[in-house]
Amino acid sequence: MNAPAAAATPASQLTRRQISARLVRFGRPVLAPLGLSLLCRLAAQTLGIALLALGAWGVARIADDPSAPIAPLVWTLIGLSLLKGVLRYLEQFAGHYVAFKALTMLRDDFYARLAPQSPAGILSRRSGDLLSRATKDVDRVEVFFAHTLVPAVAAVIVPVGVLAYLALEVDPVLALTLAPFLVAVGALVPGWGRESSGRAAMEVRRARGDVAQLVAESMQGVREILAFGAGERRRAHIAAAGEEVAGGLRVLGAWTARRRGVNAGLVVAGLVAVTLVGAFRVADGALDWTSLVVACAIAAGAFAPVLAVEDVAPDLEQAFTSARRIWEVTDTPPATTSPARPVPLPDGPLDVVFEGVGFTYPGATATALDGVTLEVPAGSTTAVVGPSGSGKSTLVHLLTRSWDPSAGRVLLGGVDVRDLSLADLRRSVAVVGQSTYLFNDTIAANLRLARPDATDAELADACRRAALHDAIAAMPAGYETVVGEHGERLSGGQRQRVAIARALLADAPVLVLDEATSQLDVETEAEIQAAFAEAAVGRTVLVIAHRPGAVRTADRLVRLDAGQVRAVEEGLPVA
Ligand SMILES: Nc1ncnc2c1ncn2[C@@H]1O[C@H](COP(=O)(O)OP(=O)(O)OP(=O)(O)O)[C@@H](O)[C@H]1O
Repeated sequence: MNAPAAAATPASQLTRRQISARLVRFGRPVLAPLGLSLLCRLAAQTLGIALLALGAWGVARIADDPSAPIAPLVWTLIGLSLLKGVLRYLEQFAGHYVAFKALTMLRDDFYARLAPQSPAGILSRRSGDLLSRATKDVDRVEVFFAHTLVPAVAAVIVPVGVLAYLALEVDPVLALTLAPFLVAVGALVPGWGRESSGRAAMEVRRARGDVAQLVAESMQGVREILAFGAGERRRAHIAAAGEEVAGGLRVLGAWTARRRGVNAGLVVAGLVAVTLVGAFRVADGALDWTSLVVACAIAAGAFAPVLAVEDVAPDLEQAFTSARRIWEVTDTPPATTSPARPVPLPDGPLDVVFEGVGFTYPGATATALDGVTLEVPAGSTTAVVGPSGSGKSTLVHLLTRSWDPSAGRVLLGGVDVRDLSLADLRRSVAVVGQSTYLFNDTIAANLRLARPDATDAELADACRRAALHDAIAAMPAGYETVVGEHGERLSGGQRQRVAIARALLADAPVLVLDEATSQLDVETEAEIQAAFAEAAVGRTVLVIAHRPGAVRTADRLVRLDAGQVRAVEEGLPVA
């Protein structure tokens, strides 16, 4: 949902008018069906008022002259009612089309603008809250297009039309009598307590995000919660967040009740006022009584569209709040972007060079890397070892451009990684990390993440080289085995081997192994190391480990400490 002018203002500070304008700009593809929905609604509401007026006129006429023919009037009423039904159907149909289309557009846009922020952007956010924004908030913004814009516009046009008709065709005095009541019901009452409702709506959305976050975390951490008997405390946390949601909803509900009550009174008062003033006008001879009856029917009908404002106002408020919450996420610029004119990567093997690299994480005070220079010549293996927090993983983050260095350069094949297209860079560097995310899908689908067009034979070949094929072949469903959430149906070693097979399938010239075996038992580690040795052939490999002992073979060992290179040792294998 991009809009350069609006994006310059932080999402949280956008006014309702700016949000509406930005939403309408975003919703351009649905404006045509929205227009159709609006036309149908205007016609159906006008017909509804016409039906009331016609009915009232018919009653008045028969009261005047009981012998007047009634059949033509009845047939007209039936015909208009059917037409109104068809118009309502078309309005709803177009409205639902808009709803589904808007929902798809909003979700696509959310994901499209979130993905480039990853992983730096996404990992720094709370996943449950992010999920709440991607689902609940998107649903509420969809309401803006599907259920609020059309009624809000109709609520202005129909009453203006009714007042104009009354003034020009019936009696201007009656129009003037009715007007203040319509304005009060449609414009003043819905705005009553808007600030307080707005704050409560924001509070409800925030608290719902907290609940989603707490529930998501509680499910993911259920083992720890049970093991430490923290279930009660966790429940209390969730209940407290739920109470905040309820508190906000109570405020919203109280305002809705107040507004509805006042509006109900205003409608009755308006009708009484029109009837009384009309009665005086009839007594003065300025109006005949049939016209008064028709005017009262029209006045009664005119309240329906403006009363809808009260119904859509809270939805509109929530939609604005949700739009702000979505833009808070999607307006965040990605930490790194592709250059406008990317430099192509040279052909052949690629070396990796860190040249005087310095980096401090956003918001951190201590530097993670300080003047690091190290080299991984093409086709060789360099191991980087160092204690926890020494900056090893940061090297990987800078190589893959999760972030860019604050000083120095990272070169791939002699090209600054900032000058490469992100797609080229990510195609060229495959990373096997400490833990591997596996999707709740088949082994084959998880492997094809690296190469969607890989044949079954290529999958089997990669798995053979990662010492995984025999284990998969022994499973009843083989490569079609569904691995469960986070790959829970596979052992830790098998999961890592899937990661290695993926990296092999990706066939990237540069392979990074970031403490890829640190969580495995010694036996599995040995097997995985053998698979790495296989994977390393013909590639440039950067191995990250805590201890030199975790590295079996390397052409060079770099010792890192507190973000600085302390020693470089050539000519391993390491024992
Ligand atoms: N996202 C982050 N935001 C802020 N600081 C961070 C972030 N990630 C790492 N750091 C800090 O940067 C420094 C280097 O971290 P890094 O993860 O590179 O170390 P490491 O050597 O890989 O550690 P480990 O072996 O424990 O994985 C540490 O002081 C760490 O606290």
